[in-house]
Amino acid sequence: MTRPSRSGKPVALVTGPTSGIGDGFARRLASRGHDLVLVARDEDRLQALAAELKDRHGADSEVLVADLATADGRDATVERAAAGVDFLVNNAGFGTSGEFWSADPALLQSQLDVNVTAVVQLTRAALPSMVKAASGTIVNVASVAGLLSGRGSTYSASKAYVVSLTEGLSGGLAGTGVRIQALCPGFVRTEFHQRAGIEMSSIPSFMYLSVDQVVDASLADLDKGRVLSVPGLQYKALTTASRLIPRSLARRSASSVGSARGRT
Ligand SMILES: NC(=O)C1=CN([C@@H]2O[C@H](COP(=O)(O)OP(=O)(O)OC[C@H]3O[C@@H](n4cnc5c(N)ncnc54)[C@H](OP(=O)(O)O)[C@@H]3O)[C@@H](O)[C@H]2O)C=CC1
Ligand SMILES: N[C@@H](C=O)C(=O)O
Repeated sequence: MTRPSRSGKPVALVTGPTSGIGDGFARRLASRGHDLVLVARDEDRLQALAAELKDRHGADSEVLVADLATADGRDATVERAAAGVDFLVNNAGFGTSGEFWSADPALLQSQLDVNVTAVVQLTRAALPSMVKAASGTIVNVASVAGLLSGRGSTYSASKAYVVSLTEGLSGGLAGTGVRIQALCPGFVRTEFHQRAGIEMSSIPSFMYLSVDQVVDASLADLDKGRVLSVPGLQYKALTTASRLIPRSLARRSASSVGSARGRT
């Protein structure tokens, strides 16, 4: 056990629980007996979720209003993670639409700060007490976009960083009792694409995963000791096939499925 909450339950810190995949993780972990540290910008949604988790599961939540694109927001979250958590879900992240060469440089920088810098800093902050306790779990939410080249630019690159960081760290953590996973979903029905302004009408419905499918797969793969979790048979097939064919062909196929234009 690292640092339990006042109730004595294990604590899970989830970034970005106000919608989508993070919301799914927060609910599931509360139902499994965790108290929560909920980190995002939208205080009303954080408070509403905290109240619901208390009502439904008896879980206590610390609400931490923080913008992970800012040094202040990351510092406050790092401080809480360093104080000790049992389960860390680095989930907050976003994509953007448009082309790289016309995108606002400040927006691209904040994407790097949320999708990469926050993940590195929070993982670094949470690990010492986990290693000391010889227990703990970190799920870094990456994406199929981090495994297949050819879909956008900065977003895919940020997720490739998260995959590489996590796979690399898993070697160092072997034998410590700490589990780490790079979770790589394909398209998931959340607020992600609407927030990014990414046009999705050409994507067939069989390519979508639900939040529950993603959370189920992540937790099942953790139990199996899998460092890389790719939810859904369609994405398992896609990512396996992409490793077996020439990289140039994989790049062209990924571009045509995911529309490489119009997203950074
Ligand atoms: N949906 C998809 O198809 C896929 C998504 N992913 C990844 O899954 C993760 C979750 O995305 P998803 O649930 O789909 O998206 P949503 O847009 O539904 O949720 C994003 C969450 O991240 C939080 N967030 C965004 N920016 C910041 C910030 N600057 N500071 C703090 N919190 C922030 C939001 O909270 P708030 O606005 O309150 O701050 C929100 O809770 C992301 O890392 C995404 O890249 C990966 C593969 C596929
Ligand atoms: N699957 C999404 C995010 O990772 C996307 O690229 O549309």
